[in-house]
Amino acid sequence: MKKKLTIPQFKEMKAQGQRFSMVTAYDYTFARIVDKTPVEMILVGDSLGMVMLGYDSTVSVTMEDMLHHIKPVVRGARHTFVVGDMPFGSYNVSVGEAIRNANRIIQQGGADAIKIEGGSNVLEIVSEMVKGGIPVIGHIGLTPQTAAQLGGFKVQGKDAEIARRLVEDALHLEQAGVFALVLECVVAPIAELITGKVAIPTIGIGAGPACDAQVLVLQDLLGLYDKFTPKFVKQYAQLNDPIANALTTYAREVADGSFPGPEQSFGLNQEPLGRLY
Ligand SMILES: Nc1nc(=O)c2c([nH]1)NC[C@@H]1CN(c3ccc(C(=O)N[C@@H](CCC(=O)O)C(=O)O)cc3)CN21
Ligand SMILES: CC(C)C(=O)C(=O)O
Ligand SMILES: [Mg+2]
Repeated sequence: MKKKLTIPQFKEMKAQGQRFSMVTAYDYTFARIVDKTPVEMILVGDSLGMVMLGYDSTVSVTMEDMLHHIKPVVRGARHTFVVGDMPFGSYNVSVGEAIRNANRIIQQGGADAIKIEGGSNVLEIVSEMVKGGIPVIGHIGLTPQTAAQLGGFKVQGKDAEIARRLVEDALHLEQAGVFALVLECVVAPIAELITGKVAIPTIGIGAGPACDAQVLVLQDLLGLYDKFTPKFVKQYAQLNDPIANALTTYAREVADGSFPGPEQSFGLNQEPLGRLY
C-alpha cells in the first residue's frame, strides 16, 4: 500500500520535476477506491455542493456540509493526503473566525490541510493560519465562490491586467506561506509563468500542462456527472451508462421474478420437525 506523502515531500517532488495528481472525493466508498490508487492527494472540495447536493453553485455549501463529507473521506483514505475546502462564508467575517473554521476542518474533520480561494484579499488570513500551524493551499484564477464577480465560470488571465494580478497573487500567497497553489481555469501560458516563478507546487485544473500537479473532480473524470462538462475535463471512463444498465437489468429481474434466485436466498439448516403452518 502507498504511504501518505508529507508537505516537504510534495515540495521536493516539484524540485525533482515529479508531477502528482489530486482528485476530489466526497464519501467513504470513493475515498477507499482512491486510496488504493497512486493518486497522491484527495480534495474534499466545496464542489460537493454541485456534484453531491445538486446546487447550481458552491456558495450554498456550509461548514457543516464540509465536515459531513470530510470525515468519511478521512476514514476511507488513510494512505492519501486529504485537503478540505474552506466554504463560502467561513473566512469572510474575520481572521479569527477563519482560523476557527480552518481548525475545525483539521481537528474535527481530520483533514491534513485546508484550501482557501482568493489572492490579495486572503493574504492576512493565510499567514495567520500558517503561523498557527494550519497547512494551507491557495486557489486563484477561476474562484467559483466569487464567480458572480468574475462574470460566471470563465477562464482567467486572458487580459494582461488580470494576468499580472494572478502572477502577483501567486507570489504573495507563496510569501504568506501556502505550500501549494491551485490554478483553476488560468490560461496555459500564465499558469506556466507562475509555475516557473514559485517554489511551491502548482496544481492545475484547466490551467494547461505546465503545472506541477493536476486536479479533477472525480465524477467528471469517471463520466458520472452529466450536468455540464467543462472543456478541461478528460473522461477516463464513462460510468453513467454501465450504472444505468445495471439498474435496468435489476428492475427487470425484480419485475419478472428472476431476482432473487436461490443463491441470494436463505434456507433452513434442517427440515422442520413439525409442520410450519
Ligand atoms: N463537476 C464539477 N466540476 C468542476 O470542475 C467544478 C464543479 N463541478 N463545481 C465547482 C467548479 C465550477 N467549475 C467550472 C464549471 C464550468 C466551467 C465552464 O463551463 N467553463 C467553460 C469556459 C468558459 C470560457 O471560455 O471562459 C468551458 O467551456 O469549459 C468551468 C469550471 C469547476 N468546478
Ligand atoms: C475544482 C477544485 C479545485 C475545487 O476547489 C473543488 O472541487 O471544490
Ligand atoms: Mg472548491
